[in-house]
Amino acid sequence: MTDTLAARDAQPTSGDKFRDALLVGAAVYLCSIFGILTSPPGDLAAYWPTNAVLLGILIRRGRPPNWLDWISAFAGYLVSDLVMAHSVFKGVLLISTNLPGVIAGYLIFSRMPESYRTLRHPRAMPRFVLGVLGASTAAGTSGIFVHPVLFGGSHAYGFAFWFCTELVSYMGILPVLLTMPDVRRWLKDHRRRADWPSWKHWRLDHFAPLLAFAVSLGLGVHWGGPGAILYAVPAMLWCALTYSLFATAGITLFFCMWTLLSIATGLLQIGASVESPLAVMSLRVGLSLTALAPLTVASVMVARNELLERLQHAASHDFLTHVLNRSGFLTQAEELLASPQLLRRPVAVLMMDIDYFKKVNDTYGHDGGDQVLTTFAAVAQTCLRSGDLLGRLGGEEFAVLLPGCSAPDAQVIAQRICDAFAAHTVTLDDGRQLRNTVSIGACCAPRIENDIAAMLSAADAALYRAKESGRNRVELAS
Ligand SMILES: Nc1nc2c(ncn2[C@@H]2O[C@H](COP(=O)(O)OP(=O)(O)OP(=O)(O)O)[C@@H](O)[C@H]2O)c(=O)[nH]1
Repeated sequence: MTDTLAARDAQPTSGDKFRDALLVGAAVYLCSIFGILTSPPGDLAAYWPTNAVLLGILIRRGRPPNWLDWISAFAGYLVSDLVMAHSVFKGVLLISTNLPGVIAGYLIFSRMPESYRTLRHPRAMPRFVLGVLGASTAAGTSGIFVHPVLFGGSHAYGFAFWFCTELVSYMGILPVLLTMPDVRRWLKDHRRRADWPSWKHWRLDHFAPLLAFAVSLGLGVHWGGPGAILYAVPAMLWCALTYSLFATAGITLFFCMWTLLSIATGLLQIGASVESPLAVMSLRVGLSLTALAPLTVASVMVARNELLERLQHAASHDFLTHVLNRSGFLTQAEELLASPQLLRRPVAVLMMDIDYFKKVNDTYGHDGGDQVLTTFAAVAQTCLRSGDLLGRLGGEEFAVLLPGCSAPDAQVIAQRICDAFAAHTVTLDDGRQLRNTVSIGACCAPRIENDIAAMLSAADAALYRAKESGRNRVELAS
């Protein structure tokens, strides 16, 4: 996929733009207040989330930021500084180190293909790291000039300090924002309450990786020492193998914030002073690199699972009509017939064969025949309920499994398909139009006779009678 953020722009109204800009300002303000409040006295923030959150919002929004967004972000930074009793001069200088990283990060990430940007590609993580390094380098470059003015020290230290601070915050926060599910789309897809994921399917062992993570953080606090920082790594890798990419990103972010803040507040005693600038930078870089491990595992897992899903779909579906193929139909039919929901309920099977299909091929060519097959599958699908199975068994022969369907109902549905297809005009690519008919054999059995092969064979015998009796008709198995 090569879509860019600009290509996804959906013409927002000026009201939308104003509201979005306000949200940007509010997010910047709240994150900055959090950063300032969690700062050690007289020092810069132990964890500064604002720039990464701002960058994540701009990337996720799907349209390029405008001047209103930048003004609102600027105001958010400045007001939080003033509220926290910083001078305007200091506030403006700090903003001039915050914004360059965000701008550089936006320019890099907005040019990435969607699968890379959302970390769903097997090679997404190296590009993500490059993007984060680019944004952190831009912040570090501003630090070269601003840090000596505000806090003294050398230009090189200014670069290193701002680079490391931004690195750990981008590495922790950006993956959460980039992989966060689209809430509006999720709600749209799950409108009906019945479609919502059920907690009933959750077992205790689903929580085991999370529990292991919490226990390892607790052990770190209890025992302390330099190694305590890494206690949670195996549990995070377990989480990455078990949970979604978004959940893993959240856990990794929590790990980074927890470690930085618990060391800064003295809760986590690692047995070494982390007060010297070199130690602080070393900790931040170390945490950023540690976060990469679970994120990479989770990203590769997502790409692998999506590939497996695509392969499974290709193996069980017909490439031409996109309905189930023979093996997909038989497998799913057997599973359905064995399911407890169908216990003592009737089941019907339809065998359907397009009439005089050889003539269609002879008259309109193989491509014309293919279009008739595709049209028939689409028409038949519109006559079925969501729980019914439609499959192409081969050539111009299709089958349907109707769970919970009695013989009279099966006949009604089969007749509906027959009539709908006969009434449908197929328009070929070259503009020629044709009409076809289908013959259908139906077989209905109580659930106790759950042999799909036997039911297909009975429906096939009825189909043969439908063909013999003149075609374009439905026959019930005797
Ligand atoms: N276009 C196209 N034709 C196919 C495909 N698979 C099988 N066929 C053709 O479907 C035709 C089936 O013809 P027959 O089995 O003789 O049956 P019919 O002409 O439909 O006659 P009745 O079933 O007796 O009404 C053959 O000509 C096959 O080559 C396909 O994927 N695409």
